[in-house]
Amino acid sequence: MLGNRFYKVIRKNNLNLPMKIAILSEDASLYSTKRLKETGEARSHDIKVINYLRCYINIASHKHSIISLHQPLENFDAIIPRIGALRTFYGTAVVRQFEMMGVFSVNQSQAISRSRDKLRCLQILARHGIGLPVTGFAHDTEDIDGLIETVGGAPLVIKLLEGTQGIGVVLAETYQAAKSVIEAFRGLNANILVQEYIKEAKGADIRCFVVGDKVVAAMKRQGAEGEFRSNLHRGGKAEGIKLTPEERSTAVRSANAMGLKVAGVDLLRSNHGLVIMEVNSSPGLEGIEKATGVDVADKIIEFIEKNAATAKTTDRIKY
Ligand SMILES: Nc1ncnc2c1ncn2[C@@H]1O[C@H](COP(=O)(O)OP(=O)(O)OP(=O)(O)O)[C@@H](O)[C@H]1O
Ligand SMILES: [Mg+2]
Ligand SMILES: [Mg+2]
Repeated sequence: MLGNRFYKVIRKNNLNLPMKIAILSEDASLYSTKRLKETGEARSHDIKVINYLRCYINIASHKHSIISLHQPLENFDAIIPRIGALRTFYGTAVVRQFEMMGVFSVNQSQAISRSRDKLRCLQILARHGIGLPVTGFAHDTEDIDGLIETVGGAPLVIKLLEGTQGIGVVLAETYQAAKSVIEAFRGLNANILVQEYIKEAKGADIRCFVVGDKVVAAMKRQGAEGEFRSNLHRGGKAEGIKLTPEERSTAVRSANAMGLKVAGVDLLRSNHGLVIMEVNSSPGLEGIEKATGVDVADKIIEFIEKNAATAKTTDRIKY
């Protein structure tokens, strides 16, 4: 068996060699996992689905390893992390361990952690001058009036920082409703975000699927009748959409700012221009492939083929 470093040197000169790729996923039967596996195999790679929650990590200065089902995971060229929203802590530790072993990860562990925290995500995007909805953050403020004022009063959107699939995202139509919801979240000791309501988006948002430096597919998601949240899990419907050049470049810039190579960038068309709502590090493939007909899994495998041998595993973003 060739050592990883030696193998990489050979690969640099011959990018068509089959690779050994691990998909880190809790469930091999998920649509995204299945599609990545079958596409990778169709391109002649050896694809293993590994349940990262079942792995254990051996940390030593000279020989780091990861053990799954009693076997050390060795000689992988690349990993595709598909870390569940509730598994960020352990999932990113496993990704980090692969990085320490010199394995190329489609998304770096630090970038995944960064994107999982909505506050950190919006702070990074703001720092890069990317358009955002006017947003306030709070934990236990006594000054609820001031917080509501910062986003221009009701109607406004209140979000739990750790929410996903639209759960924990509330539209408060009146000042009184906003105040009660903020007080309720405060009582639960939760971190919250208060955001201007982009009414003109009319319950729709746009998901841009970024791979490398390109948007490979984009869809418009429209919320169910009477629902302001467009999430497919909340009954939204999706269709392919043509982006403006500005939307394309902003989606790519947002993924870059987060340090993500594969990302689902969600944007809204507002009266004051386009605004980014969030950047997801394990975007699902089912909705986007079905709505657009684009083979997104193939784009991801192709990205690995082009980058696994030459990429550096060190993450240069320092915050
Ligand atoms: N400020 C806003 N103005 C208008 N609509 C909004 C706003 N914020 C969120 N929405 C709607 O609510 C949906 C859910 O919000 P958001 O994406 O922030 O939540 P989430 O729980 O993180 O979802 P995801 O599963 O995409 O991670 C959005 O897709 C959008 O349609
Ligand atoms: Mg989210
Ligand atoms: Mg979202």
